[in-house]
Amino acid sequence: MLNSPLSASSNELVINILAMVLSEGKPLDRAYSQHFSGLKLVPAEQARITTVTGDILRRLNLYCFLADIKPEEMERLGSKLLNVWHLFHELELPKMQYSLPVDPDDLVARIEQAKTNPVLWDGCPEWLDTMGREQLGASWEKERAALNRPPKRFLRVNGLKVSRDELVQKLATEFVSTQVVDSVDSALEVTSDSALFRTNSFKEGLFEQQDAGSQRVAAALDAKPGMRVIDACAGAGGKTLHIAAQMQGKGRLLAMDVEQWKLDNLKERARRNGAHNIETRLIVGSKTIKRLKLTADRVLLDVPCSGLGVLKRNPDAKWRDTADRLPVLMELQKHILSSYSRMVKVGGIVVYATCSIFPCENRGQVDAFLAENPNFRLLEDETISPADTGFDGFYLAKLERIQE
Ligand SMILES: C[S@@+](CC[C@H](N)C(=O)[O-])C[C@H]1O[C@@H](n2cnc3c(N)ncnc32)[C@H](O)[C@@H]1O
Repeated sequence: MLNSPLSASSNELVINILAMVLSEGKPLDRAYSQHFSGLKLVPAEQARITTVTGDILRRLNLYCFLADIKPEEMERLGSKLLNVWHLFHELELPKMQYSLPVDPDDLVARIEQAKTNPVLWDGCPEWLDTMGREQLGASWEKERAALNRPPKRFLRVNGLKVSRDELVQKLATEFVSTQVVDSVDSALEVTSDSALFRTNSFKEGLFEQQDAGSQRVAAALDAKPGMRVIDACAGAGGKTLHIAAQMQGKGRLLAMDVEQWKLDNLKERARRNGAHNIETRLIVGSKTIKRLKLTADRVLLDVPCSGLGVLKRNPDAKWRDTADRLPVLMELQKHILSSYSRMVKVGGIVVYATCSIFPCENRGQVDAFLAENPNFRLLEDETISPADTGFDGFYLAKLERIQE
Protein backbone atom coordinates (compact mmCIF):
# COMPACT_ATOMS: atom_id res chain seq x y z
CA MET A 1 0.00 0.00 0.00
CA LEU A 2 2.68 2.58 1.13
CA ASN A 3 6.33 1.92 1.93
CA SER A 4 6.79 4.75 4.44
CA PRO A 5 4.50 6.58 6.87
CA LEU A 6 2.58 9.68 5.88
CA SER A 7 4.00 13.02 7.01
CA ALA A 8 2.27 14.94 9.81
CA SER A 9 0.66 17.37 7.36
CA SER A 10 -0.56 14.58 5.08
CA ASN A 11 -2.12 12.78 8.05
CA GLU A 12 -3.87 16.02 8.92
CA LEU A 13 -5.22 16.26 5.37
CA VAL A 14 -6.51 12.67 5.44
CA ILE A 15 -8.35 13.35 8.71
CA ASN A 16 -9.87 16.57 7.37
CA ILE A 17 -10.99 14.91 4.12
CA LEU A 18 -12.53 11.99 6.04
CA ALA A 19 -14.30 14.37 8.42
CA MET A 20 -15.73 16.33 5.51
CA VAL A 21 -17.10 13.14 3.92
CA LEU A 22 -18.36 11.50 7.10
CA SER A 23 -19.60 14.47 9.15
CA GLU A 24 -20.62 16.93 6.44
CA GLY A 25 -21.78 14.31 3.90
CA LYS A 26 -19.66 15.76 1.06
CA PRO A 27 -18.84 13.42 -1.87
CA LEU A 28 -15.24 12.19 -1.74
CA ASP A 29 -14.18 13.75 -5.05
CA ARG A 30 -15.44 17.15 -3.90
CA ALA A 31 -13.65 16.78 -0.55
CA TYR A 32 -10.42 16.01 -2.43
CA SER A 33 -10.71 18.99 -4.75
CA GLN A 34 -11.60 21.34 -1.88
CA HIS A 35 -8.57 20.24 0.16
CA PHE A 36 -6.07 19.98 -2.68
CA SER A 37 -6.88 23.24 -4.46
CA GLY A 38 -4.40 25.94 -3.58
CA LEU A 39 -1.94 23.45 -2.06
CA LYS A 40 1.29 22.85 -3.94
CA LEU A 41 1.47 19.13 -3.24
CA VAL A 42 3.81 17.05 -5.38
CA PRO A 43 1.71 14.51 -7.36
CA ALA A 44 3.33 11.55 -5.56
CA GLU A 45 2.30 12.89 -2.13
CA GLN A 46 -1.22 13.62 -3.36
CA ALA A 47 -1.40 10.02 -4.62
CA ARG A 48 -0.29 8.72 -1.19
CA ILE A 49 -2.99 10.79 0.51
CA THR A 50 -5.72 9.50 -1.82
CA THR A 51 -4.42 5.94 -1.43
CA VAL A 52 -4.74 6.09 2.36
CA THR A 53 -8.07 7.96 2.37
CA GLY A 54 -9.56 5.56 -0.19
CA ASP A 55 -8.37 2.51 1.72
CA ILE A 56 -9.79 3.83 5.01
CA LEU A 57 -13.16 4.51 3.37
CA ARG A 58 -13.23 1.08 1.72
CA ARG A 59 -12.91 -0.57 5.15
CA LEU A 60 -14.08 2.21 7.44
CA ASN A 61 -16.02 -0.02 9.84
CA LEU A 62 -13.01 -2.33 10.21
CA TYR A 63 -10.54 0.48 10.98
CA CYS A 64 -13.03 2.18 13.33
CA PHE A 65 -13.50 -1.11 15.17
CA LEU A 66 -9.73 -1.59 15.46
CA ALA A 67 -9.26 1.98 16.75
CA ASP A 68 -12.38 1.77 18.92
CA ILE A 69 -13.80 5.02 17.55
CA LYS A 70 -16.98 6.02 15.71
CA PRO A 71 -16.90 7.49 12.17
CA GLU A 72 -18.52 10.70 13.43
CA GLU A 73 -15.62 11.17 15.86
CA MET A 74 -13.12 11.51 13.01
CA GLU A 75 -12.27 15.16 13.61
CA ARG A 76 -11.47 14.58 17.30
CA LEU A 77 -10.09 11.03 17.28
CA GLY A 78 -8.88 10.65 13.69
CA SER A 79 -5.22 10.61 14.78
CA LYS A 80 -5.87 7.31 16.59
CA LEU A 81 -7.41 5.85 13.46
CA LEU A 82 -4.40 6.94 11.41
CA ASN A 83 -2.03 5.36 13.95
CA VAL A 84 -4.03 2.12 13.76
CA TRP A 85 -3.99 2.27 9.96
CA HIS A 86 -0.18 2.55 9.92
CA LEU A 87 0.29 -0.30 12.42
CA PHE A 88 -2.20 -2.51 10.56
CA HIS A 89 -0.14 -2.03 7.38
CA GLU A 90 3.11 -2.72 9.27
CA LEU A 91 4.40 0.83 8.88
CA GLU A 92 6.17 2.94 11.47
CA LEU A 93 3.90 5.26 13.40
CA PRO A 94 3.64 8.67 11.72
CA LYS A 95 5.10 11.68 13.49
CA MET A 96 2.00 13.73 14.26
CA GLN A 97 2.18 16.68 16.62
CA TYR A 98 -0.85 15.63 18.66
CA SER A 99 -1.93 12.04 18.35
CA LEU A 100 -3.81 9.58 20.49
CA PRO A 101 -1.82 6.47 21.41
CA VAL A 102 -2.79 2.91 20.48
CA ASP A 103 -2.51 0.01 22.93
CA PRO A 104 -0.63 -2.65 20.86
CA ASP A 105 -2.10 -5.62 22.80
CA ASP A 106 -5.63 -4.30 22.37
CA LEU A 107 -4.99 -3.83 18.63
CA VAL A 108 -3.74 -7.43 18.22
CA ALA A 109 -6.81 -8.76 20.07
CA ARG A 110 -9.14 -6.64 17.94
CA ILE A 111 -7.49 -7.78 14.69
CA GLU A 112 -7.97 -11.43 15.73
CA GLN A 113 -11.62 -10.73 16.57
CA ALA A 114 -12.22 -8.91 13.28
CA LYS A 115 -10.77 -11.83 11.30
CA THR A 116 -13.64 -13.98 12.54
CA ASN A 117 -16.18 -11.60 10.97
CA PRO A 118 -15.77 -11.62 7.15
CA VAL A 119 -18.36 -8.88 6.62
CA LEU A 120 -16.42 -6.50 8.88
CA TRP A 121 -13.09 -7.67 7.42
CA ASP A 122 -14.35 -6.77 3.93
CA GLY A 123 -15.40 -3.30 5.15
CA CYS A 124 -19.05 -3.93 4.37
CA PRO A 125 -21.89 -2.23 6.27
CA GLU A 126 -24.66 -4.57 7.49
CA TRP A 127 -27.38 -3.09 5.22
CA LEU A 128 -25.22 -3.68 2.14
CA ASP A 129 -24.37 -7.23 3.14
CA THR A 130 -28.06 -8.03 3.62
CA MET A 131 -28.92 -6.50 0.26
CA GLY A 132 -26.01 -8.25 -1.49
CA ARG A 133 -27.10 -11.65 -0.17
CA GLU A 134 -30.72 -11.04 -1.18
CA GLN A 135 -29.79 -9.80 -4.64
CA LEU A 136 -26.83 -11.96 -5.60
CA GLY A 137 -27.03 -15.05 -3.38
CA ALA A 138 -23.89 -17.18 -3.37
CA SER A 139 -21.89 -14.88 -5.66
CA TRP A 140 -22.18 -11.92 -3.26
CA GLU A 141 -19.22 -12.94 -1.07
CA LYS A 142 -16.69 -12.77 -3.91
CA GLU A 143 -18.13 -9.42 -5.08
CA ARG A 144 -18.03 -8.07 -1.52
CA ALA A 145 -14.35 -8.98 -1.26
CA ALA A 146 -13.59 -7.56 -4.73
CA LEU A 147 -15.32 -4.27 -3.92
CA ASN A 148 -12.90 -3.50 -1.10
CA ARG A 149 -9.77 -3.81 -3.26
CA PRO A 150 -7.98 -0.68 -4.50
CA PRO A 151 -9.18 0.28 -8.00
CA LYS A 152 -6.82 -0.18 -10.94
CA ARG A 153 -6.17 2.78 -13.22
CA PHE A 154 -7.38 2.53 -16.81
CA LEU A 155 -7.28 4.83 -19.83
CA ARG A 156 -9.49 4.96 -22.86
CA VAL A 157 -7.43 5.56 -25.99
CA ASN A 158 -8.99 8.36 -28.04
CA GLY A 159 -9.29 6.65 -31.41
CA LEU A 160 -10.05 10.02 -33.04
CA LYS A 161 -6.42 11.04 -32.51
CA VAL A 162 -4.21 8.04 -31.88
CA SER A 163 -4.01 4.23 -32.01
CA ARG A 164 -3.53 2.14 -28.89
CA ASP A 165 0.03 1.13 -29.90
CA GLU A 166 1.00 4.72 -30.67
CA LEU A 167 -0.32 5.87 -27.28
CA VAL A 168 1.64 3.15 -25.43
CA GLN A 169 4.84 4.42 -27.11
CA LYS A 170 4.06 8.09 -26.53
CA LEU A 171 3.20 7.57 -22.86
CA ALA A 172 6.41 5.61 -22.36
CA THR A 173 8.37 8.71 -23.44
CA GLU A 174 6.49 10.58 -20.67
CA PHE A 175 7.47 7.88 -18.11
CA VAL A 176 3.97 6.39 -17.93
CA SER A 177 3.94 2.58 -18.19
CA THR A 178 0.84 0.90 -19.48
CA GLN A 179 -0.33 -2.51 -20.55
CA VAL A 180 -2.96 -3.55 -23.03
CA VAL A 181 -6.30 -4.84 -21.68
CA ASP A 182 -7.05 -7.86 -23.87
CA SER A 183 -10.82 -7.92 -23.37
CA VAL A 184 -11.41 -4.21 -24.11
CA ASP A 185 -10.04 -2.85 -27.41
CA SER A 186 -9.89 0.79 -26.34
CA ALA A 187 -8.38 0.26 -22.86
CA LEU A 188 -4.92 0.48 -21.34
CA GLU A 189 -4.09 -0.26 -17.71
CA VAL A 190 -1.66 2.21 -16.14
CA THR A 191 0.98 0.29 -14.23
CA SER A 192 3.16 3.17 -13.03
CA ASP A 193 2.36 5.70 -10.35
CA SER A 194 2.36 8.64 -12.76
CA ALA A 195 0.47 11.95 -12.70
CA LEU A 196 -1.58 11.33 -15.84
CA PHE A 197 -3.26 14.70 -16.13
CA ARG A 198 0.08 16.49 -16.34
CA THR A 199 1.20 14.59 -19.43
CA ASN A 200 1.23 16.20 -22.87
CA SER A 201 -0.69 13.16 -24.11
CA PHE A 202 -3.59 14.13 -21.87
CA LYS A 203 -3.40 17.84 -22.76
CA GLU A 204 -3.45 16.87 -26.45
CA GLY A 205 -6.61 14.78 -25.87
CA LEU A 206 -5.03 11.42 -26.69
CA PHE A 207 -6.78 9.66 -23.81
CA GLU A 208 -9.37 9.94 -21.05
CA GLN A 209 -9.15 8.25 -17.68
CA GLN A 210 -12.02 5.73 -17.71
CA ASP A 211 -12.53 2.33 -16.14
CA ALA A 212 -12.29 -0.60 -18.55
CA GLY A 213 -15.75 -1.86 -17.48
CA SER A 214 -17.25 1.50 -18.31
CA GLN A 215 -15.67 1.30 -21.78
CA ARG A 216 -17.64 -1.88 -22.46
CA VAL A 217 -20.91 0.08 -22.14
CA ALA A 218 -20.35 2.48 -25.05
CA ALA A 219 -18.80 -0.36 -27.07
CA ALA A 220 -22.08 -2.31 -26.70
CA LEU A 221 -23.97 0.57 -28.33
CA ASP A 222 -22.15 -0.22 -31.59
CA ALA A 223 -22.59 3.29 -32.98
CA LYS A 224 -21.42 3.65 -36.58
CA PRO A 225 -20.22 6.69 -38.58
CA GLY A 226 -23.14 8.59 -40.05
CA MET A 227 -25.73 7.43 -37.50
CA ARG A 228 -27.97 9.61 -35.33
CA VAL A 229 -27.13 8.78 -31.73
CA ILE A 230 -28.51 10.11 -28.45
CA ASP A 231 -26.70 9.82 -25.12
CA ALA A 232 -29.59 10.84 -22.87
CA CYS A 233 -27.90 10.83 -19.44
CA ALA A 234 -24.56 12.10 -20.70
CA GLY A 235 -23.28 13.83 -17.55
CA ALA A 236 -19.81 15.20 -18.23
CA GLY A 237 -19.54 12.89 -21.22
CA GLY A 238 -17.27 9.96 -20.31
CA LYS A 239 -19.26 7.67 -22.57
CA THR A 240 -20.29 10.37 -25.08
CA LEU A 241 -16.65 10.91 -26.00
CA HIS A 242 -16.20 7.18 -26.49
CA ILE A 243 -19.26 7.06 -28.77
CA ALA A 244 -17.91 10.03 -30.78
CA ALA A 245 -14.71 8.05 -31.37
CA GLN A 246 -16.72 5.01 -32.52
CA MET A 247 -18.54 7.28 -34.98
CA GLN A 248 -15.15 8.61 -36.25
CA GLY A 249 -16.59 12.08 -35.84
CA LYS A 250 -19.24 11.43 -38.56
CA GLY A 251 -23.00 11.62 -37.98
CA ARG A 252 -24.96 13.37 -35.21
CA LEU A 253 -24.39 12.73 -31.55
CA LEU A 254 -26.76 14.47 -29.17
CA ALA A 255 -25.65 14.57 -25.52
CA MET A 256 -28.41 15.38 -23.03
CA ASP A 257 -28.65 15.79 -19.27
CA VAL A 258 -30.69 17.65 -16.66
CA GLU A 259 -27.60 19.50 -15.39
CA GLN A 260 -26.19 22.25 -17.59
CA TRP A 261 -22.85 22.43 -15.74
CA LYS A 262 -22.15 18.82 -16.68
CA LEU A 263 -22.88 19.53 -20.34
CA ASP A 264 -20.56 22.57 -20.19
CA ASN A 265 -17.85 20.32 -18.83
CA LEU A 266 -18.57 17.86 -21.64
CA LYS A 267 -18.13 20.58 -24.29
CA GLU A 268 -14.68 21.41 -22.96
CA ARG A 269 -13.65 17.76 -22.95
CA ALA A 270 -15.03 17.32 -26.48
CA ARG A 271 -12.81 20.19 -27.71
CA ARG A 272 -9.73 18.56 -26.18
CA ASN A 273 -10.73 15.20 -27.68
CA GLY A 274 -11.28 16.63 -31.18
CA ALA A 275 -14.85 15.28 -31.11
CA HIS A 276 -16.67 17.74 -33.36
CA ASN A 277 -19.97 15.96 -34.00
CA ILE A 278 -21.39 16.40 -30.47
CA GLU A 279 -24.33 18.71 -29.81
CA THR A 280 -25.47 19.22 -26.21
CA ARG A 281 -29.06 19.80 -25.08
CA LEU A 282 -30.42 20.45 -21.60
CA ILE A 283 -33.51 18.40 -20.71
CA VAL A 284 -35.99 20.93 -19.36
CA GLY A 285 -39.09 18.74 -19.31
CA SER A 286 -40.85 15.87 -21.04
CA LYS A 287 -41.23 17.95 -24.23
CA THR A 288 -37.48 17.84 -24.87
CA ILE A 289 -37.76 14.05 -25.10
CA LYS A 290 -41.09 13.90 -26.96
CA ARG A 291 -39.75 16.09 -29.78
CA LEU A 292 -37.12 13.44 -30.48
CA LYS A 293 -39.56 10.52 -30.79
CA LEU A 294 -38.42 7.88 -33.33
CA THR A 295 -35.39 9.92 -34.45
CA ALA A 296 -32.35 7.94 -33.29
CA ASP A 297 -30.50 4.86 -34.54
CA ARG A 298 -28.96 4.38 -31.12
CA VAL A 299 -29.91 5.62 -27.64
CA LEU A 300 -27.73 5.23 -24.57
CA LEU A 301 -29.52 5.42 -21.19
CA ASP A 302 -26.72 5.46 -18.62
CA VAL A 303 -29.20 6.07 -15.81
CA PRO A 304 -28.64 7.49 -12.32
CA CYS A 305 -28.08 4.55 -9.95
CA SER A 306 -26.86 3.52 -6.52
CA GLY A 307 -23.22 3.31 -7.69
CA LEU A 308 -22.89 0.06 -5.74
CA GLY A 309 -20.81 -1.48 -8.56
CA VAL A 310 -18.13 1.19 -8.31
CA LEU A 311 -17.48 1.14 -4.56
CA LYS A 312 -13.75 0.54 -5.09
CA ARG A 313 -13.53 4.01 -6.63
CA ASN A 314 -16.33 5.74 -4.67
CA PRO A 315 -16.32 3.95 -1.29
CA ASP A 316 -18.08 6.89 0.41
CA ALA A 317 -21.40 5.58 -1.06
CA LYS A 318 -21.27 2.79 1.56
CA TRP A 319 -21.46 5.31 4.38
CA ARG A 320 -24.26 7.50 3.02
CA ASP A 321 -28.04 7.17 2.80
CA THR A 322 -27.68 5.03 -0.36
CA ALA A 323 -30.17 2.40 0.89
CA ASP A 324 -32.82 5.07 1.56
CA ARG A 325 -32.29 6.66 -1.85
CA LEU A 326 -32.55 3.39 -3.76
CA PRO A 327 -36.38 3.30 -4.19
CA VAL A 328 -36.33 6.87 -5.53
CA LEU A 329 -33.52 6.03 -7.93
CA MET A 330 -35.33 2.92 -9.14
CA GLU A 331 -38.46 4.96 -9.87
CA LEU A 332 -36.34 7.39 -11.92
CA GLN A 333 -34.67 4.50 -13.78
CA LYS A 334 -38.09 3.09 -14.67
CA HIS A 335 -39.28 6.48 -15.89
CA ILE A 336 -36.17 7.11 -18.01
CA LEU A 337 -36.26 3.66 -19.60
CA SER A 338 -39.95 3.80 -20.50
CA SER A 339 -40.12 7.36 -21.81
CA TYR A 340 -36.62 8.00 -23.25
CA SER A 341 -36.58 4.70 -25.18
CA ARG A 342 -39.27 6.21 -27.42
CA MET A 343 -36.56 8.30 -29.08
CA VAL A 344 -35.20 5.24 -30.92
CA LYS A 345 -36.36 4.33 -34.47
CA VAL A 346 -37.81 0.95 -35.39
CA GLY A 347 -34.80 -1.33 -35.92
CA GLY A 348 -32.68 0.90 -33.68
CA ILE A 349 -31.01 -0.06 -30.40
CA VAL A 350 -31.30 1.25 -26.86
CA VAL A 351 -28.58 0.40 -24.34
CA TYR A 352 -29.76 0.63 -20.73
CA ALA A 353 -26.79 0.80 -18.35
CA THR A 354 -25.97 1.27 -14.67
CA CYS A 355 -22.88 1.20 -12.48
CA SER A 356 -24.62 -1.24 -10.15
CA ILE A 357 -24.34 -5.03 -9.99
CA PHE A 358 -27.70 -5.56 -8.29
CA PRO A 359 -30.55 -7.09 -10.37
CA CYS A 360 -33.19 -4.75 -8.88
CA GLU A 361 -31.59 -1.84 -10.78
CA ASN A 362 -30.65 -3.97 -13.78
CA ARG A 363 -32.38 -7.03 -15.21
CA GLY A 364 -35.38 -6.39 -12.93
CA GLN A 365 -35.93 -3.00 -14.59
CA VAL A 366 -35.43 -4.46 -18.07
CA ASP A 367 -37.88 -7.32 -17.49
CA ALA A 368 -40.53 -4.93 -16.16
CA PHE A 369 -40.00 -2.68 -19.20
CA LEU A 370 -40.29 -5.58 -21.67
CA ALA A 371 -43.48 -6.81 -20.00
CA GLU A 372 -45.06 -3.42 -20.71
CA ASN A 373 -43.40 -2.79 -24.10
CA PRO A 374 -43.72 -5.76 -26.46
CA ASN A 375 -42.44 -3.49 -29.27
CA PHE A 376 -38.92 -4.03 -27.85
CA ARG A 377 -36.89 -7.21 -27.54
CA LEU A 378 -33.81 -7.97 -25.48
CA LEU A 379 -30.81 -8.80 -27.67
CA GLU A 380 -28.36 -9.45 -24.83
CA ASP A 381 -27.42 -8.25 -21.38
CA GLU A 382 -24.33 -8.50 -19.22
CA THR A 383 -23.30 -7.75 -15.66
CA ILE A 384 -19.64 -6.81 -15.52
CA SER A 385 -18.47 -8.42 -12.31
CA PRO A 386 -15.70 -6.71 -10.30
CA ALA A 387 -14.72 -10.13 -8.92
CA ASP A 388 -14.36 -11.79 -12.34
CA THR A 389 -12.84 -8.89 -14.29
CA GLY A 390 -10.96 -6.66 -11.81
CA PHE A 391 -12.89 -3.75 -13.39
CA ASP A 392 -15.59 -1.64 -11.79
CA GLY A 393 -19.05 -3.24 -11.79
CA PHE A 394 -21.54 -2.30 -14.52
CA TYR A 395 -24.65 -3.64 -16.17
CA LEU A 396 -25.76 -3.21 -19.76
CA ALA A 397 -28.77 -4.44 -21.70
CA LYS A 398 -29.16 -4.11 -25.49
CA LEU A 399 -32.78 -3.65 -26.52
CA GLU A 400 -34.00 -3.52 -30.11
CA ARG A 401 -37.15 -1.68 -31.12
CA ILE A 402 -39.02 -4.11 -33.35
CA GLN A 403 -42.21 -2.08 -33.89
CA GLU A 404 -43.47 1.44 -33.43
C1 LIG B 1 -24.54 7.62 -14.34
S1 LIG B 1 -24.57 9.31 -14.59
C2 LIG B 1 -24.02 9.44 -16.25
C3 LIG B 1 -22.55 9.29 -16.45
C4 LIG B 1 -22.11 9.58 -17.87
N1 LIG B 1 -22.89 8.85 -18.84
C5 LIG B 1 -20.65 9.26 -18.07
O1 LIG B 1 -20.30 8.26 -18.71
O2 LIG B 1 -19.83 10.04 -17.57
C6 LIG B 1 -26.26 9.67 -14.75
C7 LIG B 1 -26.58 11.06 -15.25
O3 LIG B 1 -28.00 11.17 -15.37
C8 LIG B 1 -28.34 12.50 -15.14
N2 LIG B 1 -29.79 12.56 -14.86
C9 LIG B 1 -30.45 12.57 -13.68
N3 LIG B 1 -31.78 12.62 -13.88
C10 LIG B 1 -31.97 12.62 -15.23
C11 LIG B 1 -33.11 12.68 -16.07
N4 LIG B 1 -34.34 12.72 -15.57
N5 LIG B 1 -32.90 12.68 -17.39
C12 LIG B 1 -31.67 12.63 -17.92
N6 LIG B 1 -30.56 12.58 -17.18
C13 LIG B 1 -30.70 12.57 -15.85
C14 LIG B 1 -27.43 12.93 -14.02
O4 LIG B 1 -27.27 14.33 -14.00
C15 LIG B 1 -26.15 12.19 -14.37
O5 LIG B 1 -25.27 13.03 -15.09
